[in-house]
Amino acid sequence: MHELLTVDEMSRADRWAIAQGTPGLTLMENAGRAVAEAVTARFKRASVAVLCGPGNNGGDGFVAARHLSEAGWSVTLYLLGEREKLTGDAAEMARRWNGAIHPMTGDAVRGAGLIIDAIFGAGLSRPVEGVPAELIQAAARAGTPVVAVDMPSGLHGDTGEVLGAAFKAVLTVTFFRAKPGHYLLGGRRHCGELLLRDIGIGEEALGELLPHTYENCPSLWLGGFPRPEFGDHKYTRGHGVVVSGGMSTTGAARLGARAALRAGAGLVTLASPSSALMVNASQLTAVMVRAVNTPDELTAFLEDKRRNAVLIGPGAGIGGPTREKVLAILLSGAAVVLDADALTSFEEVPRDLFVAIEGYFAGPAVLTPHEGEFKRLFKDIEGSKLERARAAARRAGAIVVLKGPDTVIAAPDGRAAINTNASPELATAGSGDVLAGIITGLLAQSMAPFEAACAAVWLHGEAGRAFGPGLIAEDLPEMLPVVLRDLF
Ligand SMILES: NC(=O)C1=CN([C@@H]2O[C@H](COP(=O)(O)OP(=O)(O)OC[C@H]3O[C@@H](n4cnc5c(N)ncnc54)[C@H](O)[C@@H]3O)[C@@H](O)[C@H]2O)[C@@H](O)CC1
Ligand SMILES: Nc1ncnc2c1ncn2[C@@H]1O[C@H](COP(=O)(O)OP(=O)(O)O)[C@@H](O)[C@H]1O
Ligand SMILES: [K+]
Repeated sequence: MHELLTVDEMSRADRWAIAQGTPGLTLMENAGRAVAEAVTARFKRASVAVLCGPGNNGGDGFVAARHLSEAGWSVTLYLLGEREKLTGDAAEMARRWNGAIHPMTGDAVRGAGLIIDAIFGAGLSRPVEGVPAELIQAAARAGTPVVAVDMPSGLHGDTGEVLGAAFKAVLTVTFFRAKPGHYLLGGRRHCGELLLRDIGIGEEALGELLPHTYENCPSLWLGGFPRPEFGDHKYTRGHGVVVSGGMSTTGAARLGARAALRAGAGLVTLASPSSALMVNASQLTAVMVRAVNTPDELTAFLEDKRRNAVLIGPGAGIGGPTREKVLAILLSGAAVVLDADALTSFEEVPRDLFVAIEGYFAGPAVLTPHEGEFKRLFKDIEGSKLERARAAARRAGAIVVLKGPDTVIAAPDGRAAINTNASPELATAGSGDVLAGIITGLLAQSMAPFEAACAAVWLHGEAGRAFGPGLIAEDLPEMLPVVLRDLF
């Protein structure tokens, strides 16, 4: 159930189901009934305003109104536009509604105890204005709970963008599969609880659509998740390397190193400038430290091919030396995670990085920018977060983890996952360093890079949730054992 469908893919799924013999009217009946059932299961009986739009989303509204009315609820139905203009299944569902159809005016929600928003769904095609926009404002002012059919009206299903204005729902009932817009930031803010309901579209539809966007769930990557086996020794579990910054900026690398070890790498070594060796050594136990100063020394250090995954960026410093170290790592053939300063160091010369990755780099690369770092590296890439991460992954020839409350993980082949389990407590200094470390630890164990990045983002989110309030970055690696135990 972790596939996400674009608006276009969803309408193809509808058409596919209809072509396979399930009438559109049945799909609509199932959709509207699912909404009514969700409402009666969750809310105390109240006077409901059902707001119906001119398309099939409105058709679902007519069905929900009928079922609620039959269940004894007091329902008042408002239609945007003229009844005569309704077509197809929506027109038929309007005929099956026995109650009055009121014209939708600005006071349609006054006095309502509950609002069912069936104005626009997948067919939203322009910014919401006029009466629907007034009703969105009125509902917010009055604090009336809103249940959205498929999508809160005003929210774009593909991007999570609010076009004009959008209802803030407490509950959104959507059908067959969720859409990216439900999970990207705007959607998360407007959908409330998201309920997924089967309306009679067969799973085989997915075989026709081949969707490549996912919600980041364990089912996406658990099959490839590394677990130690009888007979393993530390070297078979991989050797992660984390490049440390200078004396005053070593903490970030240590956080990453600790996380890589907790994620299961057999060994982790901090490659530290000599000047910071003492600081690092005095703070580390299971993580090892070696003096590595120049790009050449790093190249020599990585000649030992057991050192198979390298993280650089946290506390690395911005500029030429970091750039050269990145290029040295890429040349070594180890899997590489580029974070923070390693990304910013290429702000003026992003092509140098992409050419190196595309050109001579053989291993997998994962880039973990937050929005600021992303803009520095991919200045001209625009669009929704999903589109931007995808375009960047294609351009860089690397997995891109575009971080935030709605982290998107994208691969050059077009696959992308939206993460949904992160808690706001993760917004704390050093939390990104830990994430980069978890990815490194999984890559060291030879997990495939897209799956490793998805798994790491999910584990990071779970760790944040499991710890809860008061979280600081140091706590995150220490939560991994609990999270992993639950996962297995
Ligand atoms: N067979 C199907 O296609 C099914 C569709 N279903 C429902 O149908 C919905 C999609 O239906 P439609 O494709 O008819 O689209 P919608 O009903 O979401 O909206 C399209 C209508 O709204 C108008 N419109 C769009 N944006 C507007 C704006 N900003 N201001 C004013 N008018 C605007 C369009 O001109 C069009 O008349 C889904 O969200 C779902 O709720 C379900 O009934 C299940 C079956
Ligand atoms: N509001 C939020 N909700 C959930 N996760 C968040 C939020 N803000 C940030 N995060 C996550 O916290 C981490 C912060 O990383 P980053 O910005 O690199 O910080 P730092 O450099 O301090 O480690 C990322 O994984 C990001 O996805
Ligand atoms: K809606």
